[in-house]
Order: sequence, then C-alpha cells, then structure tokens
Amino acid sequence: MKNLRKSFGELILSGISLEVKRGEVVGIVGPNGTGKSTLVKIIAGVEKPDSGEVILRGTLAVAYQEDYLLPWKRIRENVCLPLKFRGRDCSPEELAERLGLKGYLDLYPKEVSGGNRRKAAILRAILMDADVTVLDEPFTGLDTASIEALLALISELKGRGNAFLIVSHQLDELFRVADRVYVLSGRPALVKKVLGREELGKGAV
Ligand SMILES: Nc1ncnc2c1ncn2[C@@H]1O[C@H](COP(=O)(O)OP(=O)(O)OP(=O)(O)O)[C@@H](O)[C@H]1O
Repeated sequence: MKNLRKSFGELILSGISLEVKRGEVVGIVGPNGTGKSTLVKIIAGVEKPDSGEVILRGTLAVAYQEDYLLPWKRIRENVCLPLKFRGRDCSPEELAERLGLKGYLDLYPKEVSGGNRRKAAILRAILMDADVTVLDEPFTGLDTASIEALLALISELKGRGNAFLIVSHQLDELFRVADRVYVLSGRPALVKKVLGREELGKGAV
C-alpha cells in the first residue's frame, strides 16, 4: 500500500504505506473507528481510496469483519462459493475438521452459532489458498481450541509462502503469529509505530 488516503467527508486515513511480503504475517491494530476495516475494504477494491495505490502481486482472499454468508446456502456451499466461481474443486472437510466446523457443513448459517459462522467466513477465505489472505477480526467469538487451530493453520500456510494481513483487537493471539504489527491511531489515522518480532515477543504496546 502506497500513501493511501481516504475520507468520508471527514479525513479517515492519511499517508498509509505498508507492505506484506511472501510468507509474512502482518498485523494491524488500532482503536475503534480508526479506519482498519476501511483499509481492508480498500485492499479488496470494495472502497476506492481518494489517493494512493494498492499493488497486489498474486491472488487475494478477504474475510471481512462481517461474515457475509449467504443465508439460503448451506455452510458447505458458502465456503466453496469463491472456488466454484473460479471453476476450481472444493473439498472443505479437512480444514473444516481442523477448525471444528466439520459437523456443521450441511447446515444453514442461521442454524449454527455466531462463532461457527465466523469460522465459516474465515474458512471460505483460507480455502482460496491465495497469495495474500486478509482477515478482519478472525479471532472474535472463536473458542480457545478454534483459535489454536487457526493460529496453527496460519503458521503452516505462512511456511508455504502464503502471506496474511490480519486486523485484530486480540493482541495476544495476533502477537503470537505476526512478524510485524502496524499500529494505527489518530484522526486521520496514521501508522504510528511498526512493531517487529522482538518487540512483539516482549508484549509491546
Ligand atoms: N461507507 C462509509 N460511509 C461513511 N463513513 C464510513 C463508511 N465506512 C466507514 N466509515 C467511517 O470511517 C471510520 C472508520 O471506520 P472503520 O470501520 O474502518 O474503523 P475500524 O478501525 O475498523 O473500527 P473497529 O475497530 O471498531 O472495527 C468510522 O468513523 C466510520 O464511521
């Protein structure tokens, strides 16, 4: 991201430049309303920045803060939808099992709990096996075992060269998996600090 600027009448984001490289997990933290989800939407192309640019080398998958599951489709069809659109095969069982979601694949979103809907939205993004996966608040509402499973999965995929950009308020979880964390704050929000591996290990912020 190069020098992104975005206003909704009021200036929200200014001069945001950050980079996620192959095989890296990069975190974004910051107070409510700073513009983190707006940044995610700009990366996804859902929102247009006023200026600046997002340069993507490879494929992108995004799990938004809202789950955006289609209520008339079962969890299995929901998580496979992006792959299906691309004409690719989809076998969600193994990853669903790891996330504790396997028993829910044949149910409709309204028939499963909020945490399981969250997991479905994350699984839908991860199944894409994209070069860059953006996860907005992936740990919210997940039980401890599911969080551990998700952290292990992210580390595994990172080892295979996949990159992740993760927005989260759950710093303990984020700091366990991130290589670097950008701290956004202020209005307009600016990158106030970049925390590296060593500082994260010491429980910075
Ligand atoms: N489409 C929109 N129209 C007008 N204002 C918007 C729009 N989208 C976001 N905003 C405003 O931009 C600001 C940043 O919102 P955003 O959701 O990006 O923050 P956030 O950092 O993700 O917050 P949180 O930590 O609460 O999830 C807020 O003041 C919000 O009201």
